[in-house]
Amino acid sequence: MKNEHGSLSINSENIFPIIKKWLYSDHDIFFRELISNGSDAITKLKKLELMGEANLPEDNKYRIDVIVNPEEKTLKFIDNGIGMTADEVKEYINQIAFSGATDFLNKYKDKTNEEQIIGHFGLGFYSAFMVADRVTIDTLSWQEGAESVHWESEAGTEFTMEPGDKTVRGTEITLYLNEDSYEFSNEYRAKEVIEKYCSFMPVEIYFKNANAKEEPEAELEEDELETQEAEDSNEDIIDASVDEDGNVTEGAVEAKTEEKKPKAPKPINNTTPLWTKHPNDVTEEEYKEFYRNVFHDYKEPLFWIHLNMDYPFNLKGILYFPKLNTEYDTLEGTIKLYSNQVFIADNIKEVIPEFLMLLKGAIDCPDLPLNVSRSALQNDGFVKKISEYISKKVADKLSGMYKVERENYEKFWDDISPFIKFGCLKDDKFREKMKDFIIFKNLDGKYLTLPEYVKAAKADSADTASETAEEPKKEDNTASEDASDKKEEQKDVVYYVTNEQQQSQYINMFKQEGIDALILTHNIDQPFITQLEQTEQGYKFQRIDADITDSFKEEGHSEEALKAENDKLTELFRKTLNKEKLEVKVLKLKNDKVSSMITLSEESRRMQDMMKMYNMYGMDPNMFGSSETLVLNANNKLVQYIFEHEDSQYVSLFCSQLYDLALLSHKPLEAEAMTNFIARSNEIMEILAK
Ligand SMILES: Nc1ncnc2c1ncn2[C@@H]1O[C@H](COP(=O)(O)OP(=O)(O)OP(=O)(O)O)[C@@H](O)[C@H]1O
Repeated sequence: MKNEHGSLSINSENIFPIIKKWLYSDHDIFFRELISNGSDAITKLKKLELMGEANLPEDNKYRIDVIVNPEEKTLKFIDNGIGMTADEVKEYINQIAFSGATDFLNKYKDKTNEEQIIGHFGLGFYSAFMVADRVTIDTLSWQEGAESVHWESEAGTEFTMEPGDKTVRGTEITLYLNEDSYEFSNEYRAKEVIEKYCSFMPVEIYFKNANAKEEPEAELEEDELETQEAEDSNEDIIDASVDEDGNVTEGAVEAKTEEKKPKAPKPINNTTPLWTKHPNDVTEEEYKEFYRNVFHDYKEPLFWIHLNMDYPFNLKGILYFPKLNTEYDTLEGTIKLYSNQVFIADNIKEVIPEFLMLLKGAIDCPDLPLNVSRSALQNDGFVKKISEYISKKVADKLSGMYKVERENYEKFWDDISPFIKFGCLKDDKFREKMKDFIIFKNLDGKYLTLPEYVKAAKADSADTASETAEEPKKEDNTASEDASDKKEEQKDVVYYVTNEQQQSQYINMFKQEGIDALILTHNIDQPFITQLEQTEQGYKFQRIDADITDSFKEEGHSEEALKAENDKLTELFRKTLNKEKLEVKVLKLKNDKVSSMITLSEESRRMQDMMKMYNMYGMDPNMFGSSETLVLNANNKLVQYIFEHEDSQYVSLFCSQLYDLALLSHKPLEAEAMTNFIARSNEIMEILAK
């Protein structure tokens, strides 16, 4: 070939600022581009070999080598793939690579947000110029009689081509890093980036630091390798030789160095990640090990789903359901997206349904059109299908588990339910599939579906009814008093608890009366039950402190008969507590140990919760409806005492204390109220001590 010099047909003045801006946040992507080019070159040669077109030596082993040279600030990417002839360099590098980049840039010129470009696929070889001032290619095609080519370019605008001196098949790309990018010649930095993008590439990648003290490398045979591994583990024991002070003894170190035999180099990546295997060929331990290695999570996953699909699109992956140890664990997972074992990015929400991001997993989908912008992905029917497929598979796995291994399903429920509920909130199709498999923990710690809960509640109330010869009411709350709202009355009331400690007084009363309630303590439960009420119209959820149901009241109880008490105590409490609008209701409760309680209608409480959630502090919650009611038990001695001794010097103490006690089992006291409550409690004890 003759020497050539030429200009690359791009206007670099326009392109560089744009490209640099885009790639600024992930400059390191050139590693992925150059290594995957090497991997592609090897795949192409493998195909030719399979077709019988290329005859390779028997001991041919495909590999990619990455060599950093921190002293010279260079990086080398060497593959023994298909290589390129001079004509191919002209066509693929001088024309295509660069014109490809120009097209790419033109297409996205107006997009200022780098987030809009997914993975930057399509930049390929050109990305080397993000970090290097000078790039050289030395390549020798696989074809017989091929001549090697040396190509180089300064800053990616002009190139020279001449005959090279490469004698082995493949391509060697050398990057002379620019000052801003010296970090990439650092061994640890380079390894970190390769591990990020290339941990599961299908070709073995060997990494070397050219400046490291030469360790004799020898290709060992398989059986020698085994011996080597056994020796490696012995080495660990030698490593552990320590003196009395806990220091590694020099002798031990020397002995180790002397005994050291040449090590077989090991690839930095795993070429057959678990998702590429058939689920039947993978053991439970392998799934767990993969999880630990990839997600660095010391907690074992609960279970997993292995996705394996060839038609109508190619998709493989493993989704793990992580264990949530504490309430404070953030519900944030990681779904790593790969294309042909090349890492693209974490959590691409256009491809993976949002609620699945709470899981941890890897998805490999070579068919994804990744070289388009994110907004285009969002509207891509194909991408939507992928997303639907994944979500369907997850629902199938969960419903299958409910049907076949309900015990396990219940065991995992506390961990998986936030995820499932989030899925129901976000994805209608998922909700449709899962709605019959949602379970709830009740006051006895048993798990029930809503129909199971309602059935049991009806059976209980029928029992009580036959005992007391009274008709069971469908809904014994204030809403049922509103005759106009017949529809509401038809609904099955589902009682629930949001805080077992705080609401323990109510829980005890419920238990005494044999009424069940569901435990819904997670943040997601409120929006979830709101959705349930809308989609499954037969239910009405009511927190157990929303009202005093008739079951708690004394038989033959009449509110009218307590009018005098009601009027007097209302006035007294309003005055003492300085709360003019306080609602007071005097009732005769069966349990005379209960003195006071707070009830707040379900609607008002939900409104208050919502205001808190949206930080609407300072607004008056009462503007949306009635406020809380202080319920006083006319059967309680203290309440009776107050009623009968309104002029007692202690009445004010009693009123305030009763009010705070009622409030405490309803919600946390605010700072000032808490301070007063403690001071008052001390005062009461002092009086008692006198
Ligand atoms: N290591 C290599 N060995 C052989 N050919 C190569 C090598 N690197 C690049 N090429 C050739 O140069 C072409 C352009 O490479 P470039 O990385 O710019 O784009 P691409 O790989 O085709 O696309 P993309 O990077 O978007 O997947 C490749 O298609 C390939 O033909």
